[in-house]
Amino acid sequence: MTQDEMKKAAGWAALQYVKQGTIVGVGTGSTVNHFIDALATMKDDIEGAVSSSEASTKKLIELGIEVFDLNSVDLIDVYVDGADEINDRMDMIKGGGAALTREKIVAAVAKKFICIVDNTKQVPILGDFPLPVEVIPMARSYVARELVKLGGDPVYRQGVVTDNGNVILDVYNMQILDPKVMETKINAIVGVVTNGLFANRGADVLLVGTPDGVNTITL
Ligand SMILES: O=C[C@H](O)[C@H](O)[C@H](O)COP(=O)(O)O
Repeated sequence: MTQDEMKKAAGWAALQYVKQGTIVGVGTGSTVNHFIDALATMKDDIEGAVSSSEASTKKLIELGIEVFDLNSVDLIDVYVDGADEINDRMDMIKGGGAALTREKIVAAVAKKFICIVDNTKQVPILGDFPLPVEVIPMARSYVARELVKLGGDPVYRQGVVTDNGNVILDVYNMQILDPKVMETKINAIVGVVTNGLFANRGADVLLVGTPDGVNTITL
């Protein structure tokens, strides 16, 4: 089974968490794209979606799913998104596709976070995947120096501008032993919009695509 087939299995498995008549929070990335394909089969049964990126918005609209502005929505029942890494406490690194800030905002509004991954994303300790940090452009060098003080090696993601008009620093060589503390520390650096650690609000349900089917994990 290919990695993409495992992503697809996890994406389609998330459909069972979508309730009729609700507004669904939709993440970003190659795994979520499979979920959006699945969601399109229920498009007449849901009210619509709130999206975490321009890319997901485009795909949702193309498939006939109405996309609402988050400011016009009080409640999101489930938020479905992928991850770059996830540990057994359901803490994640996200933002490989630069969508981390909007993802974190939509996730904050949702009652339940359903994380969909293939089995290569499960790790014992977060940090092999470079941690994305979204930064206000004029603060880039200052934030990079502060990230070095925290033990990381930040690298400017050349040529990438986020949907919010900011830049990304990818922080290498971090062994993140306490994801909640590190998330809070990095977010406290002036000029940081947010970082890709999703630990203070982690996943509630993890669906892992494997060669033997989809495993469901809850804490
Ligand atoms: O910014 C991107 C998101 O955080 C994605 O959820 C993450 O990068 C995983 O993407 P994929 O499903 O393509 O591996």
